[in-house]
Amino acid sequence: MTETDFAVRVRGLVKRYPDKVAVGGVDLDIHRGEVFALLGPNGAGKTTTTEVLEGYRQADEGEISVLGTDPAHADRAWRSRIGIVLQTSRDEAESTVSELVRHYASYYPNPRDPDEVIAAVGLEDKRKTRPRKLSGGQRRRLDVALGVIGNPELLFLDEPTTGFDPEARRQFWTLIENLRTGGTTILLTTHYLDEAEHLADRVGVIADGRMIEVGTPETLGGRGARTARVSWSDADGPHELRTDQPTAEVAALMARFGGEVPELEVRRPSLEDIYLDLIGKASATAAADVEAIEAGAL
Ligand SMILES: Nc1ncnc2c1ncn2[C@@H]1O[C@H](COP(=O)(O)OP(=O)(O)OP(=O)(O)O)[C@@H](O)[C@H]1O
Repeated sequence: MTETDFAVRVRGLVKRYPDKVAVGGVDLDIHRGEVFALLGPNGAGKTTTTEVLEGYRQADEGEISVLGTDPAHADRAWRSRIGIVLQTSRDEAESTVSELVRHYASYYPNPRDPDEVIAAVGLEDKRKTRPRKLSGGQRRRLDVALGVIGNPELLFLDEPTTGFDPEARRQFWTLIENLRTGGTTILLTTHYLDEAEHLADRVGVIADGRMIEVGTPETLGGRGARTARVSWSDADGPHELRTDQPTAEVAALMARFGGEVPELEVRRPSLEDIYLDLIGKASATAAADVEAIEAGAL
C-alpha cells in the first residue's frame, strides 16, 4: 500500500489534559473507501482522537496525516474535503431545513445536490420546517445532511444514531452504505455494537487512551475461531454444549430426535461478547499496572 491508499495515518498520538492522559500513544490506519468504527467505553479517548484528526485539537505528540495533510496545519481547501457530524447538534436560527442545507452547500467548492441530500436522509416532508421543530432523530438526520452536503472524501460520524428509532437507524445505515458505495471514507464512533457490525469494514477498540485491538467485525478478538454454543431441550430440560463443529452436532441431534430438534439454537459469540471481553481484560491490566506502580514494582 502507498501513502495515498490511506485516508488516515496516525503513529504515536498522545493528548494530555492537565489532570489526565486522554490518549496515550495511539496508532491508527484507515484505508481510503473503508468504514472504520471506533469503539470504546465512555472516556476512552474516542472523541479526543477524532477531534485531533478533524483539526479541532492539537496533539501533544505523534505523527498525524489526514488526507495527506497534518490537520494541525490544514487550510480551507483541506477542510472542504472532510465532513463532520458532531454529537451535539447546532442550534440554527430561523432558516428552514431546505434553506439551511442550501446555505451549507454554498460553503463548498463541489457540493452535492441539496434536494438529493434531503431525500437521502429522509427529510423530504420536513423541507419547510425549522430545525427547532424537528424531533431528536430528525435533527440528527439534518446533522448528517449538513455533514455530507460538501461531498466529503472523509466523513466523521460521532455517535450518529443516538436517539433514533429502529426504523430510522435502518434507514440511516442504508444512507451510510450508499455513501460508502460512492467512495466516501467514514470514521464512525458508536456505542451500538450491532451498528459497528453492520456498517464497519474494520473496528478499533480503544480503552483508557490505548488502541487495544483492530480487526474486522468477524475476526476481532479471535472471534472467528471461538467455539459455538449449541443448545436444545428435551424431556430432561434445557441442554447446552460448546463445540468447534456445530454442524456435526446439529446433524447428530437431528438423527437422535428423528427430525426437528426442540428449541435448537446455535450461537457464536457476538461482537458485543467479544468487545466486553476485550474491555474487561484491558481494565484488569490497567488495574494491575496501577497496583504495581503503587507497590513500586514499575
Ligand atoms: N477538555 C478536556 N479537559 C480535560 N479532560 C478532558 C477534556 N476532554 C476530555 N477529557 C478527558 O479525557 C478522557 C477522554 O475523553 P473523550 O471525550 O475523548 O472520551 P470518549 O471515548 O469520546 O468518551 P464518550 O464515549 O463518553 O464520548 C476522559 O477522561 C475525559 O474526562
